[in-house]
Amino acid sequence: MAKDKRPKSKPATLPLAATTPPSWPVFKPALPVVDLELETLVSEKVVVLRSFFPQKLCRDYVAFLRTLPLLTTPGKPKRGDAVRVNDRFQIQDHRFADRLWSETGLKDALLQYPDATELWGGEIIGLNPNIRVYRYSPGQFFDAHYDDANSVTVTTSSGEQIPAKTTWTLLLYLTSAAEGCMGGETIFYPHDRQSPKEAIPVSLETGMLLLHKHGDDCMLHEGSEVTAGEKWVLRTDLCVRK
Ligand SMILES: O=C(O)CCC(=O)C(=O)O
Ligand SMILES: [Fe+2]
Repeated sequence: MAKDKRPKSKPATLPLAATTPPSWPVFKPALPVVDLELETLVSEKVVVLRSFFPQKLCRDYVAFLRTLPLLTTPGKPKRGDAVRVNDRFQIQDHRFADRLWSETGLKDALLQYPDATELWGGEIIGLNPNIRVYRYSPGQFFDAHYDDANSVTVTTSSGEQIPAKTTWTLLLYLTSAAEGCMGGETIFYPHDRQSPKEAIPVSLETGMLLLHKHGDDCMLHEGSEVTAGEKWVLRTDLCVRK
C-alpha cells in the first residue's frame, strides 16, 4: 500500500522517554477563560479554539516546561520517518491528559458540536496519555509528514480504563509573534504534495488549540522553520472509544 511509505511523525523511542510525570502547573485562572467556540479552518479536517489557554498561563507553562529534560531529536531519521529537528519531552501521563480534557472546557466544547460523533470519528472519551512537549529554536522545523492513528488506553478520572484509538492530532501553541517567535506556522497541504500554491498556513497564536484529523484522512503537513524566538507546543491526540 502506497500510504505505508508516507513519512510519519514517529513516537520517540522508549529509552529516550521520561517516566515520572512532572508537576504540571495548575490551570490558573480557572479555565475556560472565554466561551470556547470551534472555528473551522478546513472543513472536517482542521479546527481551532482560540484563547484556550490565556497568555499568562502560556507564559507560566513555558517557564515550567523549560525546566524539563528536553532532548534534541537526532538529525537523521529512519527511512519513512519525517525529518524532525526540535527539542522534545515525552511522558505517559493519563492524569494530565484527563485534566486537559475535563478541567479546561475542551470536552464540553467538542461534544457541543452538532455532528460530534461523525466529525470526531466516534464517541470521544478523552486525550492520549502520551503527552509531548516541543520546543523549536531558530533553524528548527518538522518536515512534511502524516500523523498516524494509534491504539491507546484512556484512563478516566474515576480510574476506568477504556480501549481507544486516536482520531485527531491536538496541538496547543504556547508562544507566537507576541512572544517574539517568528515563523513556525503549521502548514497543511490538501493534495499530498508540498506545493506553495496549495499551502494552508496556520500562524501561531499564543494559547490557541488546533485539532486536525489524522490517520487515513490526515493532510500532509509540516511545522515550518522557526526564524526567531522559540515555538513551544503541547501535543496529544483526541481519542474515541474503540
Ligand atoms: O509543530 C507543528 O506545527 C507540527 C507538529 C506536528 O506535525 C506533529 O506533532 O505531528
Ligand atoms: Fe504532525
